[in-house]
Amino acid sequence: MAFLTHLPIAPIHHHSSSLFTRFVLSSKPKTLLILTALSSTSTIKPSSSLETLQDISITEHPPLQIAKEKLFIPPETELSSEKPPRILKGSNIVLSKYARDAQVISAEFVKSSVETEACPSDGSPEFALVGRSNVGKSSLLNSIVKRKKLALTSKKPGKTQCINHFRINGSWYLVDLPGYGYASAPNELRKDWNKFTKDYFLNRSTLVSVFLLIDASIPAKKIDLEYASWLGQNQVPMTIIFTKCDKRKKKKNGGKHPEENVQDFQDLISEYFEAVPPWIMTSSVTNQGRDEILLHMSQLRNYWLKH
Ligand SMILES: Nc1nc2c(ncn2[C@@H]2O[C@H](COP(=O)(O)OP(=O)(O)OP(=O)(O)O)[C@@H](O)[C@H]2O)c(=O)[nH]1
Ligand SMILES: [Mg+2]
Repeated sequence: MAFLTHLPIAPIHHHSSSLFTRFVLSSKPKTLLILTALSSTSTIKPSSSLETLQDISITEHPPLQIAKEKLFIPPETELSSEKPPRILKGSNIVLSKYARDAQVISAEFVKSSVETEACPSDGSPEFALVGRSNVGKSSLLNSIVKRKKLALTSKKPGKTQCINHFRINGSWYLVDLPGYGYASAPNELRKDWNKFTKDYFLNRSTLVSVFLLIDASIPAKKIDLEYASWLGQNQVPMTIIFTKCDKRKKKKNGGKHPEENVQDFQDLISEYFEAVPPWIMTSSVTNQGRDEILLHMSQLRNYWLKH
């Protein structure tokens, strides 16, 4: 945990939505229980709760086998002993009865704010995209809303000091935050970034979940582990979005496939969390994970609205 020592320690904040993902530092022993019931051919049939989304495969080829303890089970969701759980493809997320209204019908830029107090105050739930510069935040946002240039990709990394709100379907927000870890940003700027975004994470009461983007085409970076741990320590609900999963070529510097990097990252952070955070593998090139993110957001949002 030595790498955490230089991070500012903020007071523990209790999010209204922290029921969802109460991450506490822990060193729980791990046991392996593989869900063998998942077959490589099973798919989720379209149902009222999935609306118009087409069949969503719940397994991978080869089947993605996830230990039961490593699944993200939304509240009010019971795992049945007879039926295998419905798991979103390329993720550890179990579908709940709250998964609905997952289509994007409209998306518009609303405003850029320089502090939490200046953010929209209509009380709509929101999801914030955060991650290292170049991890693919803007590309993912554009992929989610199916618009090529809604999120600005031209802004200089490390320079933006803004919280950018995009209104989806007139009822919830996607929030683009400045990237962290920009190597050539001056120290002062990096400190500001910490103050600025961390205040937002801790004090934004309508923040349903932070979406922490991690580049799955490269090995885990120290700064990403630091942020995952910081969010966990402060009980900020977090979803891990692995990006660039289409990049399959092993790099000559000991590179690994996205699946291996995804596994490594989880192993690295697992000791810091009592409950496993939800994660999804994505690509803005192939749109892998797009529908799954939207379903995950919808079930978090609909649960949040009810409580
Ligand atoms: N292969 C591949 N490339 C991607 C993917 N997502 C983003 N990229 C590329 O990665 C680069 C950075 O993407 P951006 O979306 O601008 O990243 P960002 O996180 O918004 O970066 P900053 O704005 O600098 O913080 C671009 O060249 C993208 O084309 C992906 O899923 N697969
Ligand atoms: Mg960007």
